[in-house]
Amino acid sequence: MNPTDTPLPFAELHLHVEGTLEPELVMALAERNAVTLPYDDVDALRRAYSFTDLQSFLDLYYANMAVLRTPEDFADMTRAYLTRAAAGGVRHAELMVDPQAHLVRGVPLEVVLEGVTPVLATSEAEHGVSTLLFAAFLRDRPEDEALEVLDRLVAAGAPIAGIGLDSAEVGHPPSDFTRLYARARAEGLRLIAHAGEEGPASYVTDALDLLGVQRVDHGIRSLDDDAVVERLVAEQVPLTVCPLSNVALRAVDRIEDHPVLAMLDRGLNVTVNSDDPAYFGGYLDDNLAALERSLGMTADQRARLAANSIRSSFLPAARRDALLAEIDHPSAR
Ligand SMILES: Nc1ncnc2[nH]cnc12
Ligand SMILES: [Zn+2]
Repeated sequence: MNPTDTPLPFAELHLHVEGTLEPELVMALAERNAVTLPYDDVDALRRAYSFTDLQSFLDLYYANMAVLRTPEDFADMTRAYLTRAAAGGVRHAELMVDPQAHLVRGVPLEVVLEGVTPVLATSEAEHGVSTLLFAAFLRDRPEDEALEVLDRLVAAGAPIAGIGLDSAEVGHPPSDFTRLYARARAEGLRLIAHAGEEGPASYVTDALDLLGVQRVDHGIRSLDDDAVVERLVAEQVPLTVCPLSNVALRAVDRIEDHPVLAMLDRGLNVTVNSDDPAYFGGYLDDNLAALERSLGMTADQRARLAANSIRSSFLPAARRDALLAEIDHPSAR
């Protein structure tokens, strides 16, 4: 706790809004929309939340999206996340949405945006959480499709701050998406991408050099290559690390083995995030609690993580500085 004993402000920078779909909400939306799921009850669905790798999670994550049909469904999901995140100390959230995952099952872009954007627009007033929205593109689908969706988002005036790249990583390198990122850059959009979650350290370098990303989602496999680590330290590239996610998807064996605090102490610009909190056992505050309990995270490390999260956000300077001022710690200055 900082000396004033108020909770430190955190920004959540790696969050898939579809990954906030709690089992209870999945079942409620299935009933509301008359969608048949292969689970008798919430407990049966909850038992399916056990994964062996990224793909085993993605299979369930995409299957559960079948219950999202109307703007109200997307709004309910988004509001539930913001309510829970605010209770856990999140003051700013940069959320990803996966437009292609909805388009391929016949849900138009307008439905997604009509649901998500009004809830984000009122979030600061209602929850004290400012927000930015990113359209994340599925790297296991063709770049041409992503380009077409980006054009439609831009033409529709969708209120997106930037683009990301997610889904199955290995075998789908950043080099497959250079035209997409060039187009987004020309539109003045912010650029982020998942890299080095399951894929090699070279994907992190390629995301920086070929796509021009300003922030890397995950990036933990950078640790396999000292030269990459040295570069990330020198350039202070923000890495949005997700400890509970990495354990749930077996990128890291146990939370006690998670490298995030060692990365922080090595000078990397790391932040802590929940990724898909409904699926991986917790929200941002649960991730921090796990680091405290299992890795002995100190108050100093917590304050540095808070400051990194605010500084690595795409917040306008005035709010960024106001939030940093709440962190009474040398690293926040
Ligand atoms: N952790 C993750 N990695 C890649 N794609 C995702 N989509 C949702 N969560 C993801
Ligand atoms: Zn992610």
